[in-house]
Amino acid sequence: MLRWMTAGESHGPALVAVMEGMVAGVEVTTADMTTQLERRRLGFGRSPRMAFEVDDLEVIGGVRHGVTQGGPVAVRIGNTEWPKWQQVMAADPVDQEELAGLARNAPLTRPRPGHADLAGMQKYGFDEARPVLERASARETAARTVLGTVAARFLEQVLGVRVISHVVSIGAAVSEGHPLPLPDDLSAIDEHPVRSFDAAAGEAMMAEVESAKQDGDTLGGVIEVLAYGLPPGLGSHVHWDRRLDARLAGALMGVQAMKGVEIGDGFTTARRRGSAAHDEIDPADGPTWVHRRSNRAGGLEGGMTNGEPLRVRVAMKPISTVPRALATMDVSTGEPAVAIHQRSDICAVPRAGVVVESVVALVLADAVLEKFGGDSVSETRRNAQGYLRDLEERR
Ligand SMILES: Cc1cc2nc3c(=O)[nH]c(=O)nc-3n(C[C@H](O)[C@H](O)[C@H](O)COP(=O)(O)O)c2cc1C
Ligand SMILES: C=C(O[C@@H]1CC(C(=O)O)=C[C@@H](OP(=O)(O)O)[C@H]1O)C(=O)O
Repeated sequence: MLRWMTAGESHGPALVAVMEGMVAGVEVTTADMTTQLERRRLGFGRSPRMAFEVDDLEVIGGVRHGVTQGGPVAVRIGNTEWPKWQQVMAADPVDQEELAGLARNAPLTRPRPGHADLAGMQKYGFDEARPVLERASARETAARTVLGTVAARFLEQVLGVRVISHVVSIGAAVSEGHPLPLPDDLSAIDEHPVRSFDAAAGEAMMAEVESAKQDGDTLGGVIEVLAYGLPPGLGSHVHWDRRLDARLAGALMGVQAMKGVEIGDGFTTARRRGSAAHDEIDPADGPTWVHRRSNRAGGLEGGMTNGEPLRVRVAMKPISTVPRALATMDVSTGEPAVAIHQRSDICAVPRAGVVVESVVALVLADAVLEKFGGDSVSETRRNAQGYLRDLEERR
């Protein structure tokens, strides 16, 4: 079983992340991890913070000379913002008089609708939002992105699986379809400011972000994650918590601001007749295992992969720190007020794509380990190859 955990606050000294259960022999370097962190920082519509903060990555366990060792993989990502926040975020008590004089420490008593502020204050008994927003912040996704890099390298090295994502929509601008078959060169998606492979739709998405910015507003959108090269049979139909669709949906909804998950044609399929909803099986098709004439199911049936590319979409709500601030109450007075607003992302959909890719890679790596086991990449690969040979023979 693969387990992963993160800790740390947005303006604390660092984030830490630990992944337990990864086999030995995965080739992964800090450069691979840093590349993913850089992809996560890019993207149209981000907060000014992205321009000056650096992800200061250090691998502190589980990887030696660019290869995993079988022990927990542990990383630390230093927040380069920390020096400015040392007193506000110090672990030990600090001089209260000095603290009171810091503008940065002004109590955040006007919770933002849509953020974790108010519910977190009510739940934990805080009288301001700082302790809530520090941990709710999607700064944390940097940590999951690094762990997801290890998972993605594992999937690639064991089965040749590739996990990619692209932006389907931002606001009202929509790109239809998806890159099937997998394009050889993914740099077109990566280099696009909104990570769209559809140039015209990409332009319209950028215009949406510009327009929201002009209006003092924010935007959400939809991202699609695709995984190519998955064999049939990952996950299981036998119990609710072993269903791969349930595990993917849970992990994706665990990313800040994600409010909907759709597997394959999901909601569209609900409006179709059965004869036009399912993917017919074609005995003549496919080099390795039996394939389908379509992929409306998004590569999942009965909670298991069916050998077609995995296709899952996730809906991200608009950023809740709206510049044209929303109505709230000041919890220190009980009076109506406008919500706190400092700097913020206008739209984080493009970069959230990198986060959701990582989350999908983690869930898929867990499912691969569950099916094929092993303690090293070569052992897991050998087990997987035996299964694939068997599938081919049974055709
Ligand atoms: C990559 C990414 C960046 C985000 N940036 C911001 C931001 O700058 N400002 C903000 O208010 N929310 C931002 N969010 C969303 C909040 O973290 C999220 O809405 C909040 O934690 C409440 O959780 P919920 O939306 O899941 O209910 C971001 C989310 C992601 C995934
Ligand atoms: C720091 C990151 O994202 C942050 C996520 C976030 C939120 O509320 O989720 C709010 C913003 O933080 P701040 O208010 O300090 O500018 C984002 O910049 C990051 O992704 O590295």
